[in-house]
Amino acid sequence: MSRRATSRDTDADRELLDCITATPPQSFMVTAGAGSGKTTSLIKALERVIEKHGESMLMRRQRVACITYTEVAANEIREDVAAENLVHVSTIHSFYWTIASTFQADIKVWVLKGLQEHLDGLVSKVFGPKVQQKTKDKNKKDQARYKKYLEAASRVPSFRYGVASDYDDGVLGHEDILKLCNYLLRHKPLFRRVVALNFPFIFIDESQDTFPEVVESFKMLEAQMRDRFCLGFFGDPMQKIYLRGAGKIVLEDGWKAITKPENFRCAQSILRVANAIRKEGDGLQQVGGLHELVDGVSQPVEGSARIFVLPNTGDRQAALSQLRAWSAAANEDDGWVKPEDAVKILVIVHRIAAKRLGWAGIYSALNDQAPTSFKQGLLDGTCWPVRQPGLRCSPLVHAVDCGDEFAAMNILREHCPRLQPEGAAGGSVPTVLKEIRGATIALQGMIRDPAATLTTVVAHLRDTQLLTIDPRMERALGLGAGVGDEAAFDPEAEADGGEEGAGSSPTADLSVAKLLQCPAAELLPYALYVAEGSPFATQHGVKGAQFDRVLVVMDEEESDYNLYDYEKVLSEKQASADDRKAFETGNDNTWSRTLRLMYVCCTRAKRGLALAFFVANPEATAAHIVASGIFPKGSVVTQDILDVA
Ligand SMILES: Nc1ncnc2c1ncn2[C@@H]1O[C@H](COP(=O)(O)OP(=O)(O)OP(=O)(O)O)[C@@H](O)[C@H]1O
Repeated sequence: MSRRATSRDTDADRELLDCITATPPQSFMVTAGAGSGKTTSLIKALERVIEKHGESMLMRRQRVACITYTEVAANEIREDVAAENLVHVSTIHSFYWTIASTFQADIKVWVLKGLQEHLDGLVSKVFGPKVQQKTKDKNKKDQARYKKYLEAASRVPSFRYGVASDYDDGVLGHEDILKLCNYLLRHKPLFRRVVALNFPFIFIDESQDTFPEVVESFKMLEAQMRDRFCLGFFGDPMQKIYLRGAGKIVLEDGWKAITKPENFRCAQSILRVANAIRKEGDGLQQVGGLHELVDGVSQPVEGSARIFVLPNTGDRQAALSQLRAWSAAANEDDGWVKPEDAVKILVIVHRIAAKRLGWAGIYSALNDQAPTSFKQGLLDGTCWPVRQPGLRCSPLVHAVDCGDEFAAMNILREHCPRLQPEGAAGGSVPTVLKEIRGATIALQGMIRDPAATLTTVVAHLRDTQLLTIDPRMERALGLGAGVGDEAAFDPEAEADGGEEGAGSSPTADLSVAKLLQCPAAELLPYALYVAEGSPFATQHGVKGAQFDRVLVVMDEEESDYNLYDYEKVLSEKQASADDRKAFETGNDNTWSRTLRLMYVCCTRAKRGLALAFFVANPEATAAHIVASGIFPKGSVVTQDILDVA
């Protein structure tokens, strides 16, 4: 039995058991706040499916699927549930490929249909008299490209799953896998049936950030196979931090709504802040809070939760050190001044982290005037320009730095085109290996060369075929600053752009062109930041995590007011009245996004929470915060109070 599965059963756990053991099983939606033990309940539910149905599932070669948001979360759940042969834990992309990969004939039809439709669109395009010749030339070039894709795809014997779509090579990228599988689930009753028979239970964690199309596809599966299938969502609309997330999931007839009113994570003072923030949102209030045994009796932990409203004119690092020293004294807790990892620092405004850690250029390229999907994907390394293997050369350099030949070879085996079966041509094995080694050593030097840019690195990777380059990046490289002219449609790129078509819009092209001008030396610190090897972490990297002490750094001066604006949440109510009204009618906006982000950040803390808010007018802001009711007066600390201590 796992550690989590042995914790005390809550009412929700008992309701879940009823859903799992009902005949037929009942689909459900668990909606509960932060720290309420949703992941714990999910793990218990997995164990109960195994307990109650394991034997028959084994005989039918069935498994229960658990879909998590990140690979990190998948690993955590795998560690907690010891039944690999019965539980399939993975991210949505990986699960989708698991269920679709054997439907090769359908995949080919889908790919060819999509390419043909796009080609038809290009061919039938009518240009007005004012359209420039270069636009018409581009259309012709695109037509040629899509004809080539079509020919190549029709010859591909079978399709594989890779980072970015490459139809010539039979590779389908992340976005294509999503679209393909959603298509199969929506349009192929036989496919739905096969999926349900192989996976009679599918549980989805972090459902609020699951794409709405995925939710709809699974709902169709459930509707068809209801007599022998159970779909379960675990989520919290208030913790939706991705713009493309589904948020609140509408229950279908016959589904069970399960809630968990408890919070097991946060000390009382932190829980009060969390509840006050949430009161502004959907109003859900949690009870309980962190308890610990004192002389054998369970006692609530009071902990600490404060906001420090500080001038944005001074040195931020000095201010943070002062704040930490002050907190250590006030809380009688040396943890606040211990080395960085005793305090989890969440930098809400990433430009500060980028400047401090040495990747300000990358930040600016993919943030300033960039499409929203780039801005978000930059922070956790998921948007295509930084996700493609070429820009992920840091692990290879790191392995070479450490003399870890084994790790370096593993990376190359996966991402070096010359080591792929289809790319093996071009010299004897010893010669190829020698050339790869030479290219790797050159990369190791280049990535630290102050004169080298990302263009230098990407060109090197392309010329030596050391690591796969996304075709979009190759196109950008080929055209340099004029990349905007080559805003060619790419099915994956367009989808990747999410709401704003970031793959191929002029703003996206400009961002990629700017990115290629960045110093190569920024790659290593950026990779470290995304991997959370640095004391800073993105709020996106802390989904589902918890820490004893959390320091949230917010800087009004450097906010991106279109996405987040802390003044709107931490100010007098009137400031956000219009946003509030708009939100109630279903429009997500700066205020609601900021409120949710603050909720996620604050509720990561177990015992100590400190928010550092750097503003132009600390006195007025402090007064607003008290008026907002989120922090009581005694928990709003200004510079004069810090200085007295
Ligand atoms: N039934 C329980 N009894 C005691 N402690 C519990 C129980 N369920 C969960 N916990 C504890 O509460 C904390 C939060 O649990 P968990 O991470 O499962 O919550 P969550 O709802 O998934 O959180 P979040 O939505 O914020 O990511 C963990 O420390 C966990 O061990």
